[in-house]
Amino acid sequence: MQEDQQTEILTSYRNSIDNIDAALIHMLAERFKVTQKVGEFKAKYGLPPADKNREQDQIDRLRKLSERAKLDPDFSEKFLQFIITEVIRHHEQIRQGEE
Ligand SMILES: O=C(O)C(=O)C[C@]1(C(=O)O)C=C[C@@H](O)C=C1
Repeated sequence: MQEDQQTEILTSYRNSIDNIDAALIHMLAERFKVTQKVGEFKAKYGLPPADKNREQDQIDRLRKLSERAKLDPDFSEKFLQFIITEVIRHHEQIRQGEE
């Protein structure tokens, strides 16, 4: 394959990746808007920042979804845990701000 054809194909793949990354960022921003509301709600009513039972349900659900989607369930679990750790940090900050 000619070099300019290779470049064209790689660029088209990268354009798709850029669109997907943009969608991920927008979805994450929306998720954090909702968790901000959850953090304020929990602080207001004295609920603990973390809920391990809820997290386990989320992990179980996403692992099953991942298997069906042919995505590594371990990766999905790590990704979810990464996000939730940040959410809990925000919840704690909100709680401290309200004390
Ligand atoms: O559902 C909640 O209670 C939340 O605070 C949200 C969330 C999440 O980001 O999904 C974060 C922390 C909890 O441990 C569980 C779930």
